[in-house]
Amino acid sequence: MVKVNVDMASSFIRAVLPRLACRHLKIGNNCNGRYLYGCNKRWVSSGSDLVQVEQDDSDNEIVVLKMNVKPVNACTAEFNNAMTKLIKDLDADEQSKGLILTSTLPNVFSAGLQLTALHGKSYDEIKEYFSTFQTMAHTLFTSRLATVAAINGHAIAGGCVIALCCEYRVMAEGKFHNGLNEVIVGIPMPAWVSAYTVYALGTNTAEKVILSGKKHTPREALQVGLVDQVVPPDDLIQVSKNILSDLIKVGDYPRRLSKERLRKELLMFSL
Ligand SMILES: CC/C=C\CCC/C=C/C(=O)SCCNC(=O)CCNC(=O)[C@H](O)C(C)(C)COP(=O)(O)OP(=O)(O)OC[C@H]1O[C@@H](n2cnc3c(N)ncnc32)[C@H](O)[C@@H]1OP(=O)(O)O
Repeated sequence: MVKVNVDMASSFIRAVLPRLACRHLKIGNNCNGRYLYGCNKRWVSSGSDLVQVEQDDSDNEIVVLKMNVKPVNACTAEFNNAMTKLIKDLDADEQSKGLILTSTLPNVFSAGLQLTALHGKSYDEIKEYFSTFQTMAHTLFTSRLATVAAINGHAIAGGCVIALCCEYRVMAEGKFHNGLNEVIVGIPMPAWVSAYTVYALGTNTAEKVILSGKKHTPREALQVGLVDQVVPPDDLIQVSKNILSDLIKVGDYPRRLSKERLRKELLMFSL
């Protein structure tokens, strides 16, 4: 593989990227296979390939993040930290306006917490692991960017939470499930997750969804408000892009401040 240092990559991408809409670039060995994309003055990188970054337009306004933790996008600590870093970097990049969150996997958006990370671990280790997930969710929930979850498969427990952190949720039709099954797997629902769910669904429906632990088909998820729209799988990304384009048409500053105010009450549940 050709060796490319970050400066060389920077010049190359700045020169070429505007003509390469909707492609991601994998940089050579000395960048550890990270996905980078240039935003004129800033670099946004997940620091790993657990999240793939695609720039979607020549203005660098829309970014598509693809969760890529095989086989089911279980949220490992490394993944949670990579996502947190990416969203913070995008938040700090004035050119970025919107974010679509989806998965590289054909049938799974995310299976939620990495259950295997909880076995045989000490209290402190589990606490530390949980906090990486909460920080990631909090960073996404409070991001200044407009956010759309393009749910292309199962979204279970923490996977459903990730989607709930976004402003708008589109789900593909299919034999997938979407739900908060924490009570079924034996995890009492944390107050902050309940608060995010109440924010998205309203108190009464949130209570039903959380206490039943039910996994919903896409149509059922639409009925209870876990998703805003259900579309054929082939339309998922384009529909998400159209929604995001509408969301970012609104003046950036009023939108940003209003989102912050709307979600501010929930900040009391932050770390
Ligand atoms: C204070 C607490 C802080 C935060 C809490 C926030 C609340 C969040 C809680 C949680 O997220 S708890 C996690 C609950 N998740 C689940 O119950 C999902 C379980 N998985 C499934 O239902 C299915 O795997 C699926 C996602 C529907 C996909 O089904 P599919 O048939 O495609 O795959 P398969 O089941 O064969 O699994 C493949 C492979 O992946 C392993 N796997 C699945 N889920 C997880 C997981 N969550 N963590 C780790 N590993 C997982 C599964 O065991 C298989 O492994 P194998 O190939 O080695 O057998």
